Amino acid sequence: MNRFDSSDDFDDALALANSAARPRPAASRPASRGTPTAAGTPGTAGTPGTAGTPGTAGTPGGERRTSAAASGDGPTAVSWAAARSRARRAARAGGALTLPLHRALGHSLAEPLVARTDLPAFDTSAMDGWAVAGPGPWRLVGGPVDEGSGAPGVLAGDRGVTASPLADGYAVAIATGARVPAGATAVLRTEHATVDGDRLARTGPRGAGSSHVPADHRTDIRPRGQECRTGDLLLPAGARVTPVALGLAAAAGHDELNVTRRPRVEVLVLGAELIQDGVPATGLVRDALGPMLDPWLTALGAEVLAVRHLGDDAAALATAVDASRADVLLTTGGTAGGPMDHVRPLLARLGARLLVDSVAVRPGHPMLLARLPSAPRTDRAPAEPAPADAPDAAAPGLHATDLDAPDLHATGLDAPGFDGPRTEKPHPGPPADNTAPRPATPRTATPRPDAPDHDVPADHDLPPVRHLVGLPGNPLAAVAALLTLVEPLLHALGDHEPETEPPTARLATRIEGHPTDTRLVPVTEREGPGGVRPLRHHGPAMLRGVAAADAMAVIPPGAASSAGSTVVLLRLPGR
Ligand SMILES: Nc1nc2c(c(=O)[nH]1)N[C@H]1C(S)=C(S)[C@@H](COP(=O)(O)OP(=O)(O)OC[C@H]3O[C@@H](n4cnc5c(N)ncnc54)[C@H](O)[C@@H]3O)O[C@H]1N2
Ligand code: MOO
Repeated sequence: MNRFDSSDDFDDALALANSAARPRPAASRPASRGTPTAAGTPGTAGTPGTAGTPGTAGTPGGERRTSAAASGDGPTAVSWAAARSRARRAARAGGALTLPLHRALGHSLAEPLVARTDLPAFDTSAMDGWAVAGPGPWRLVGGPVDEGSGAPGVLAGDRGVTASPLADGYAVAIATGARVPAGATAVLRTEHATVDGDRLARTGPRGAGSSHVPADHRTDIRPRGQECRTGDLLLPAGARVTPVALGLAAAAGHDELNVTRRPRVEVLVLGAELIQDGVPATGLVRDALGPMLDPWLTALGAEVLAVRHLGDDAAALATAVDASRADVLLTTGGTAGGPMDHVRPLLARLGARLLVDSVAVRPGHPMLLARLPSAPRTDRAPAEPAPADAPDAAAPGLHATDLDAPDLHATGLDAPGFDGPRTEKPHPGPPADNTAPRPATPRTATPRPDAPDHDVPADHDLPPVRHLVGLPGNPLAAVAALLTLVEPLLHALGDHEPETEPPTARLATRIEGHPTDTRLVPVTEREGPGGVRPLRHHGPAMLRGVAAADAMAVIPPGAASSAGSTVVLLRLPGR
């Protein structure tokens, strides 16, 4: 039977065949197919600690040359694990700031979250019913009780009634959440008692005998400090501020949180064929990455400054990169070696350092990570190389070449209000057929409207270290680059705790390996027992498979991963 039963399988087959045909130095192949040990931690395919100087400086451990590189004119791929590790180590978190709770979502905690109160702060009734003292039956106190409605004597929030201690043999009606009066020994649920005049007696639920009614000491009382005591550590520094964390912080008495500044990201969407609305006519393609990246980056804890559409205009790209105040620039498309692939030539002109220059992963292998010179000038000399993995090379303000760099303000590109290229002409609309001329390049910018929420509002501040991640244009390849380079980089910049144990799953069916590269394959656990299964429509240009996926499975290079074997999963936002 033909193994390739769909067009995306065919794409894969083609990719496998093409790469198999490429000459690769045998010694550079991964020695084994070990499972990567952790997100951002290298598996067997590369050792970042020994990876040496990236970029043009050689082919150290964890790298292999592609066929083009072997001939001296192409990039040098690093293993997938080494690429993730480099991205994680390329940057350090920015400063901390204090934000009101409603603005802290998505940040990481710059300091541990510590309880400012006991929780609960007082002995609390866990049920609606009666606070009772000693064994029953009891005499009701605390004002007249409406037998019919069971109106409580002590409501949540009441402070007065509870001042007087409850003597043995007495009971007072109480609401869930109310402070239990001193002297009370238990709370009796409404449904476990009957009232006769001012007398309260225990009964069993649904007619059961009273012996079945739990009325032991402290029953249905949440004691003060049950959850935490003042000063207890609730969440460590580095924990993500999730909606639940906000709730916990509020419960524990916080009005604001000390958090790490979110990395600012700007997206530059490249490609003259892209349109931003409607159904594309022949030859045109609807931009799938702008709408996907903005929320994905936000989910990764970034602040998205703008998504700009630059067409295939090299000058517009250079200007946008020069002018950007983002910590991280993302480009989409233009990473391969085609005539309109402007990203690498621009980086070379800028003197940027390629920390990762293509990755041994399918899809997505042309992806790249570069550190930009701090002074955004296209005419400056190339920066001094420095080890990518040296921690101080990544520390804001500590990079020697950054400190020596000429000031941005000399370039004239930082004029107040400059926000990059904008649409110069209205889009003429799609041509009627594929013989019609190409439309003028649509060049638009969509700055985010939430400027007041920016962590650092000053427009004139250029981050001391800026990175650029080049995402391949094929949409699933761009997803692979997000998971491989963008996620670790943003987590480092945002100071998010690294995941120590990545999730794993068993494969319900066998998945072919790529001879030399890691594969990232959309999988689901919802299509049958026995573990996760690969989804169809997983070709590099397709989002259909990954949109239905629970995760991307990491398939190590080499022989197929058999059914029953364990694979690492990469989470997808919203799943
Ligand atoms: N001679 C070679 N050609 C290519 C190679 C190679 O090794 N040698 N690699 C292929 C691989 S793999 C990929 S991935 C792509 C990467 O290409 P680019 O990053 O330069 O991207 P483009 O050429 O601009 O676009 C590729 C493809 O993706 C579509 N695209 C681009 N942007 C978007 C978007 N925002 N939304 C939807 N679709 C988008 C674009 O129309 C193209 O179809 O290079 C291969 N070529
Ligand atoms: O196939 Mo390319 O690997 O990135 O789409």
